[in-house]
Amino acid sequence: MIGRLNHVGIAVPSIEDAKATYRDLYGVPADAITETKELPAQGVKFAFVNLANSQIELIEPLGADSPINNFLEKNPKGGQHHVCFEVADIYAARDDMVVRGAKVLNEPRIGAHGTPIIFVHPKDSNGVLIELMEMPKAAHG
Ligand SMILES: CC[C@H](C(=O)O)C(=O)SCCNC(=O)CCNC(=O)[C@H](O)C(C)(C)COP(=O)(O)OP(=O)(O)OC[C@H]1O[C@@H](n2cnc3c(N)ncnc32)[C@H](O)[C@@H]1OP(=O)(O)O
Ligand SMILES: [Co+2]
Repeated sequence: MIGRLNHVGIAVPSIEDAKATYRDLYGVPADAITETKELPAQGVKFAFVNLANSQIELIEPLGADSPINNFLEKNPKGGQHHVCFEVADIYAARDDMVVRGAKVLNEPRIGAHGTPIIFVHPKDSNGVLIELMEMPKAAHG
């Protein structure tokens, strides 16, 4: 069963330009916007815009095989890419999705928050790419 909304992923051609949008247009304090980091294993650069109750995850392609290259070809100015929900146990969540007939796109692998993630195909979720992310055990109180 999914838990909290963790982040909304927005694919952009330039993370630096997108950071300026949140800072200058929406007034997000600079210290609420993280440094840009690279995650070669996932083919993206990423940065977070930290909000009171969630995060915007800005992602930019890293490498020719980036899984978001196609998306940006279709949406050259960028766009809402995925929604991420928290789960207690990513393997149990993965198995649950498979049993319920969803197309799980990858084996659990470490994402931007340093915990394992999976993705479920958009066709299973009303056209929205869903990411499930395991929360550190301590986070469950
Ligand atoms: C650093 C990790 C970070 C984190 O939070 O930890 C991230 O979130 S990284 C996020 C980037 N990684 C991924 O997205 C991995 C999972 N994604 C995939 O496996 C692919 O992107 C996939 C399968 C969703 C789409 O692959 P591709 O673009 O090559 O396929 P198509 O262009 O043929 O699209 C197939 C079909 O799906 C629709 N589509 C594609 N992307 C999206 C999307 N983001 N949201 C909604 N729908 C999407 C596309 O329009 C096609 O639809 P159709 O009706 O068949 O034309
Ligand atoms: Co994400």
